[in-house]
Amino acid sequence: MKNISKNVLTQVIKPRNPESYKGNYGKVLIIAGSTLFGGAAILCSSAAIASGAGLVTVATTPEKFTALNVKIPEAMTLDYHHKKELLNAIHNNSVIAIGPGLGTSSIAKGLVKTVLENTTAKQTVIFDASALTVIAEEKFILDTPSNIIMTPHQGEWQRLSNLDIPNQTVANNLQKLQELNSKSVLVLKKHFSEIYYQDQILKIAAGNPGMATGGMGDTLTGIIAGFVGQFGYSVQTISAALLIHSTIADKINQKEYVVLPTKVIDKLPKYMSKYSSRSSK
Ligand SMILES: NC(=O)C1=CN([C@@H]2O[C@H](COP(=O)(O)OP(=O)(O)OC[C@H]3O[C@@H](n4cnc5c(N)ncnc54)[C@H](OP(=O)(O)O)[C@@H]3O)[C@@H](O)[C@H]2O)[C@@H](O)CC1
Ligand SMILES: Nc1ncnc2c1ncn2[C@@H]1O[C@H](COP(=O)(O)OP(=O)(O)O)[C@@H](O)[C@H]1O
Ligand SMILES: [Mg+2]
Repeated sequence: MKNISKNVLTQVIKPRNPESYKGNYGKVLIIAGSTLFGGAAILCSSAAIASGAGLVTVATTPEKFTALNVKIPEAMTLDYHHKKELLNAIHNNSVIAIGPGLGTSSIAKGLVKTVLENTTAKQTVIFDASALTVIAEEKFILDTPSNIIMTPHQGEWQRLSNLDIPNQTVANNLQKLQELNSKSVLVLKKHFSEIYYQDQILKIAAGNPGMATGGMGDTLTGIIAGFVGQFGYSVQTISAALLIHSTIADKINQKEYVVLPTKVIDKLPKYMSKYSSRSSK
């Protein structure tokens, strides 16, 4: 297993082309939130926007529209109960993140199924949180033509892989990933998270226990979505997303005992500017 080098940040985060516009930086659809978990949708979409996604749409339950619009006026909202509008949005976005705060209701199950059945090879889908629980519970097959990124914590990976945590070894994880979908990327979140992709296994040597607070993973999903939207789907892009999330969290943790996800999000534009100015252009 190789440690992800800090150089990946300057390799991935490039200065923007002056002639560009928002359409060049990724259209991201975030299918997230439910009555009990509105905050997850807010954190995930704020993180996608703060990490530079060109356009972000949040498909959620309408009771959360006001909170979302007040907290993140940059994001558009859409009612995920309206299948036709949702299908349109799935069609029109290059990156789709599904799961944060979605819950495991029959509506959530239908949403995961709709995404699995309607994405194409040109798109990237990030399955996180409740979407992973639904996939495990419903035994959904991951045979979509899109690029797939799965971001489970160890409890979610246990549900998906049937590996209890002591048995989540590199060899076992690789084998289970092959069985689930041999072309997808697995981000296994823990202290020093791991990335599995075909024969590549990477580890992030950053992050701290101050990050063990609700919403930190929802935030990472938004950053991965924003990064893939701008910098393209690759293990390098995903590594950079993980590294910036944990690097900012480590900086905050030098002075603050608990690392609030909202604080990580607030610092994203500044850190991206710092790394882009060091990039070779
Ligand atoms: N503000 C909001 O709106 C927030 C909304 N959120 C949303 O809540 C939904 C549920 O997500 P979830 O991750 O909180 O709970 P769940 O799916 O029950 O999994 C936990 C189970 O796995 C186990 N476990 C083992 N290892 C673990 C590990 N490393 N990290 C975590 N758990 C670990 C754990 O064991 P235990 O803690 O009981 O020992 C338990 O049995 C989801 O949609 C999410 O997005 C949250 O993001 C919070 C902020
Ligand atoms: N002790 C720790 N050391 C390093 N990183 C941690 C630690 N605890 C949590 N994290 C990170 O915080 C995030 C937690 O994700 P997750 O459990 O999905 O949170 P949530 O679903 O509440 O948003 C992951 O990126 C994980 O790697
Ligand atoms: Mg999570």
